Amino acid sequence: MIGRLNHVALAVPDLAAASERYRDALGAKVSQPQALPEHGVTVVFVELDNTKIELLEPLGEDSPIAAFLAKNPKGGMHHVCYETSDLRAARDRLTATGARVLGDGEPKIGAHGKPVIFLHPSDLFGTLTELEEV
Ligand SMILES: CC[C@H](C(=O)O)C(=O)SCCNC(=O)CCNC(=O)[C@H](O)C(C)(C)COP(=O)(O)OP(=O)(O)OC[C@H]1O[C@@H](n2cnc3c(N)ncnc32)[C@H](O)[C@@H]1OP(=O)(O)O
Ligand SMILES: [Co+2]
Repeated sequence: MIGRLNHVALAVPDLAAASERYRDALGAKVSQPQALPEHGVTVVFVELDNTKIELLEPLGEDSPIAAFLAKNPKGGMHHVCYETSDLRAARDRLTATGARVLGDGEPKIGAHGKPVIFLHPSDLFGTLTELEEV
């Protein structure tokens, strides 16, 4: 049901500083910042050969990553994102096993212009999990 690892997301307190560190110290290819007000974050993607790192900074007053950063002020690993070919089928299979989809349960359009859902970390071994339809 799940396919490739699409990205690993890191919540960071300062997106410009994190982008600079990945670009200049780690020598990675780093995208321009993309504001996603409907998701309450600004994102930068670090392109790796086999996957991506998504750097996240809070945007707006109700950012879903605000509490996480308050608990982890230096930043930290926030979520993993797996690809799937049929998001609604994956969602239905997961909810049938008791996993909770965050929000209203319906897919939203994510940073890549594709539908995504998030699954509660308590239902997947303490790891917030995003599924993206590809
Ligand atoms: C979609 C655009 C882009 C993309 O890739 O395309 C993105 O990825 S945007 C990413 C930002 N969006 C989201 O994260 C949406 C889903 N997330 C949420 O709805 C919240 O972050 C939520 C509900 C997971 C946590 O919200 P909050 O921290 O405000 O709630 P609680 O403090 O009540 O936390 C409940 C419980 O979960 C633990 N927790 C919270 N965040 C994480 C995390 N990232 N990883 C692991 N565990 C997490 C938190 O510590 C609480 O645990 P407890 O034992 O109950 O204290
Ligand atoms: Co993500």
